[in-house]
This record gives sequence, structure tokens and C-alpha cells, in this order.
Amino acid sequence: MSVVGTLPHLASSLSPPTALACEVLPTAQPGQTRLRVGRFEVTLVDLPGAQRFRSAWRSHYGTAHGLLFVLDSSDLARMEEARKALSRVLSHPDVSGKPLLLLANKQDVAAALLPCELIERLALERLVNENRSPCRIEPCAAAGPARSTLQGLRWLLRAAAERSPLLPATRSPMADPSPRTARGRLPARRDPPAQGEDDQDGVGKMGEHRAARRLLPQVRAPRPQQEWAGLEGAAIAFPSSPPLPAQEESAKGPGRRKRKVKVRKKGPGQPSLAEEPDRAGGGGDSRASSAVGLLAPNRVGQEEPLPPGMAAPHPAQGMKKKKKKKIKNKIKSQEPAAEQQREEVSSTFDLYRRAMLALKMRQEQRKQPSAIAP
Ligand SMILES: Nc1nc2c(ncn2[C@@H]2O[C@H](COP(=O)(O)OP(=O)(O)OP(=O)(O)O)[C@@H](O)[C@H]2O)c(=O)[nH]1
Repeated sequence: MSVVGTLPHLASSLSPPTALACEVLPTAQPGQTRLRVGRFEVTLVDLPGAQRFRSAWRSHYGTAHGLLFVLDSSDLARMEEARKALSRVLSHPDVSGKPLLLLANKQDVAAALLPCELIERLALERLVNENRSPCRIEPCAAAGPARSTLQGLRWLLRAAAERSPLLPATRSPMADPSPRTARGRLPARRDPPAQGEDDQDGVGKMGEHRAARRLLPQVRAPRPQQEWAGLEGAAIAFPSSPPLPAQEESAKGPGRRKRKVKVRKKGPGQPSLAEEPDRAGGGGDSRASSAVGLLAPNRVGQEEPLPPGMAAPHPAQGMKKKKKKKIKNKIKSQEPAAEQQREEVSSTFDLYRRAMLALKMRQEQRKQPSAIAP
């Protein structure tokens, strides 16, 4: 499995590896980090964030199984630039639908925005809805513990695996991304890659500034270990057997729809939240699960020219009324699917918001007794 993106402090934060079951594997390619995380072997490709290097990012999109975007949460002046860069990446045909882990870095800086604030500032909810990419946001700091980063990475690997259920559990050719990074280097700070995850792709940074980075992880073939058997291994393998896009699926009858729903239920976001309740309060994570797993990046790309919200092209001029009517019905049939997808993605963010709200309420409750006391 390969992931494109940046894991700022991952390397350093991953050691000692034992607790998080993450192991750094030897890497021959500069600018790449290989990790074994649980059953996955992942190659992280570090993509430089400077403006002049960004055009090279896209050469990794096709082989990447997931995206890691490292954001300087304290650089408020460049937040809009980061938003635009992230939007451009996610809307790329070879990226749309692939899971995104957004690392809200530099949380140790007082001015840093919290994940919940970043969701708003980056219009993250709309962004992931539009591009059908499951999303999770994790707070982190280079010098801080790697726990949340690793949890995020694990989620990313699971999400990548789940969106490619047809893939074989063996290593796929896609898993071997060539080191095309414009700037083949590992960030000095991030040393060895996290353990326990296998990344093959790179890491990417956003922007010329150091504020934002983008990582596109490529999930290499997962190891056929027992625990990983089946789904996850396959999922990571390869993006080249494209599932039907959401729109087509909804128009293809109950069989397809049924499958889509199944994938949604297994969406990466929801289960993760349940599995890692500790993160809800303090971790500040959010994720979006949806039918993304069934979306082929290329297909999404084909739909890209259509403006958001437009489900089908206008019928050609001179088309008869009957034909128009048919198309109209088709659009209608697609609406519920799109709506449902939006709801699912939104719901993951809502979970995050609710967790933050609950946390605030608890804090308020704690304050009250002391305020009453003399
Ligand atoms: N306070 C603080 N500083 C950080 C953190 N992460 C990185 N930095 C600092 O931010 C600056 C840029 O870090 P780099 O790792 O070089 O950034 P980069 O994204 O690799 O830079 P490019 O690859 O050129 O895009 C350095 O001075 C780091 O020390 C963090 O979590 N907290």
C-alpha cells in the first residue's frame, strides 16, 4: 500500500515502536519511508511542499492508496493557501475518493488552530463530501507523542484497504511506486518511518511554506498475515480495478446498491471512532466514511467537469421530451445516494463536534463547583 503525504514527526514519534506495533523498514529510495504497521507494509513518499514542487505531486497520485496532508496549524496567514492546495489535490481525478488523513501539526504552538477549528477554516466537510474522500483529522506536534499520528495512519490504511476489496492479498505492482519525488528527501526531523505500517508512497507537502504538507501514501500490498486476512490486504493493493462510481452505481440496480451500502457500513470512520473512544475527547479527530470505497479515482475524474451538484449532463438540443423525462428520472434516482453520502461524511464530523461539545460541557461543569465555593 502506498500513501502520499507527509508525516511530519512520524519518524521520530514512532520510536519506540513497540507500543504502537509499528516498525520502520529499510528503504532504498530517498524521500521515502517504509513502515510496517500491523498487517500493512506502507511506503510513505515525502513530497516537498514548496510551490515549485507541487506540480510534481500528481505523478504520485495514481499509485497512491491514500493521502497524508500535513498542515501547519499555527500558520493562520497561509490557511487559505493550504485550503486551496488541499482542494486541488482532492479534486484530482486520481485522488478523489481516496482516504485523507489530515495531520494538524504544530499543536504545541499557542496560536495553533484546533482540529475542530481547522474543519471550519478549511471547509473540510464540504471538501471531502464533494470529492467523496473519507477523512480523518489528527492533532500532532513534531516533538509530541506519535500516538494520534499512528492512530490516524492506521485508520488511513484501513480506509485504503476497505475501498479496494477486490484486490488480492498479495503485493501488487501498484505497490511499488517509483521514487519520483521532485525532492527526494526525508524531512530531517522525521527520521525513521513509523512502525507497523507499510507505506510506499511518498509524502507531499503543501505550499512553499513549511506550514502545510501533503502526504500521499501508497499502500503497498499488505502482508498475507492471519489477522489481516482478506479485506484489508486486498484493499491496499491497488487502485487499478476501479469500482463503479457512485452515480453509476445508483443507476445500476439493486445489486450494486446493496454492495455500496455494505461498504458504507464498513466505512473507515465510524468503526474507528468506536474502536478508539479515547480520541474523541482529547484527540480531536474526525473522519468521514462514505461510499467512497466504491469510487474509482478515474471515474470521479470523469465526473469532475460537472459542476458540483449537477448529476447528469444536459440532454442534447433537439432531444425529444421523452428522452428528457428519462434523464430527469435518472437524476432523481441519484439524488438519494448523493444525499446519503453527504450525510455520512457529515456525520463523522458531527461526531467530532459532539465530542468537543461534551468535553466543553464537562469542563464547564468542573468549573461551576469551584465558582460557587467561597
Ligand atoms: N513548533 C513546532 N515546529 C515545528 C513542528 N513541525 C515542524 N516544525 C518546524 O517547522 C519548520 C519546518 O519544518 P520542516 O520539517 O522542515 O518542514 P517541511 O514541511 O519539511 O518543509 P518543506 O519540505 O520544505 O516543505 C522547522 O523549523 C521545524 O522545526 C511542530 O510540530 N512544532
